[in-house]
Amino acid sequence: MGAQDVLTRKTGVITGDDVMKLFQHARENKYAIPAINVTSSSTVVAALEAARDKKSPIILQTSQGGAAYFAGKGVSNDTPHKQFASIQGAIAAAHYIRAIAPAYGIPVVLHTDHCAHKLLPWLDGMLDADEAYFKEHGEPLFSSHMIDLSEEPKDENIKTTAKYLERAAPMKQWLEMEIGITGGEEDGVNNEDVDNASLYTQPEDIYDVYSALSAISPYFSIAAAFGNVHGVYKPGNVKLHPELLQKHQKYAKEKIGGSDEKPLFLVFHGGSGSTKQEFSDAISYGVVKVNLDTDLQWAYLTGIRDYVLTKKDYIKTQVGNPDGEDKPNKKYFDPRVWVREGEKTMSARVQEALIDFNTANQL
Ligand SMILES: O=C(CO)COP(=O)(O)O
Ligand SMILES: O=C[C@H](O)COP(=O)(O)O
Ligand SMILES: [Zn+2]
Ligand SMILES: [Zn+2]
Repeated sequence: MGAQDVLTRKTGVITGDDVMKLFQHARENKYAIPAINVTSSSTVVAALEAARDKKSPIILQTSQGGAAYFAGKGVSNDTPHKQFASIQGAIAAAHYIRAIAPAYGIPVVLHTDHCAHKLLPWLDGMLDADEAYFKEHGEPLFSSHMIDLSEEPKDENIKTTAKYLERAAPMKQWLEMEIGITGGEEDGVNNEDVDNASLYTQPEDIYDVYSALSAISPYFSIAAAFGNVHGVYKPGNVKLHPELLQKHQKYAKEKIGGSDEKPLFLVFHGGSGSTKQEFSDAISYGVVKVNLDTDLQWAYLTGIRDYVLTKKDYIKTQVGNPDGEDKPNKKYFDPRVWVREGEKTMSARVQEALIDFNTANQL
C-alpha cells in the first residue's frame, strides 16, 4: 500500500491524522521524508518538482532566518514586535505552499525548523496564526513545528516543550523537539565548540521525553543527537553513531512494554555531507524525517554559477554579444532563465536524497 492510500488528503498540505499516518507509513516501510529548508517560491518549486518526479511525499520547512527572508530582508524583525518578519514570512510561505502544492499532486508536510529559547516569540506568533486558521478551517495553518530547547537544562527543555505540545494538541498539530545538541550553526548560534557528550543523546533522556510528551499527545517526534552537525566539513570531522538510535528504540520498547519494536518517531538533523550508509542505518532505526539544507544551498548555487560562467559574454551588457554587437541579451538575463538553472540543480539534488532515503516511489 502506497502512502497516498493511507491518507485522507492525498495531495497538497496535510495535517492532523494524515501527518501521523504518513510518518507511520514511513517507519513501517523504512523510508524517511526529506525536510527541505525553503527561503523563496523558487526553492519551494524546486523541491516540489523533485518530489513529484520521484513520486514522493516531501516536507517543506522554514527556519527562523529563512522565514524572515521569505518576508523580505527589508522587513524588520523587531518592530512592531519581536520576530515580526519571521512570523509574517512563515505565514506567507505557508499560504503560498498551501496554494501551490496541490498543483504538484503530492502530499506535503508544512513545517518550521528549530526555534531556540530566545526565538519562542516566533513560535508563539505562528501558533496564533494556527489557532486562527483552525477556527475557520478545522485544521492548523502549519502541519507541524519544531521547538528546540536542547541548549536548556533537560527538565526545562521537557517542561516547556510539554507546554507547547499542550497548545498544539487540540489542533492535532505535530511537534518535533530536540534533545542533545546538533553541532555547527543553527538559528545564528554557533555550536561548533559544544562539548562532545551533548552531541550524543542517551536512551534514558529520550525515554523521559517520550513519557512526558506521550501523556499529552501522540503527535510528536524527537531529534535525538547522534553526532549530527549542520553544514558540510572535511571528511572525518563528523562522527555519526546512528546505532544509538536503535538503543533508544529498544530502551523505549522495554519501558513501554508493548509489542511495537520502534515506538519512537526520530528525526535526523544535519543531513548534508552524510553517507548513504548512515542514512539507511538511521532510517532502519526509525528515522522518518531527514533535514537537508547545506547540500541544497550548494546545489542551487552551482546551476546559477555555471550559467553565469558559461554565458558571461552574453550578460555583460543589455545589447551586444559574441553573435553580433547589435544582438539583444534579454533572453539571457531574464531571471526566469538563470534562476531556473539553480532550480534545476537543486531539484536534481533533492531527487538524489529521495532515492537515498528510500522515499522515491512510495506514493
Ligand atoms: O538540520 C538541518 C536543518 O535543521 C540541515 O542540516 P544541513 O544543513 O547539515 O543539511
Ligand atoms: O538549522 C539549520 C538549518 O540549516 C537552517 O539554518 P539557518 O538558520 O541558517 O536558516
Ligand atoms: Zn538544535
Ligand atoms: Zn537542524
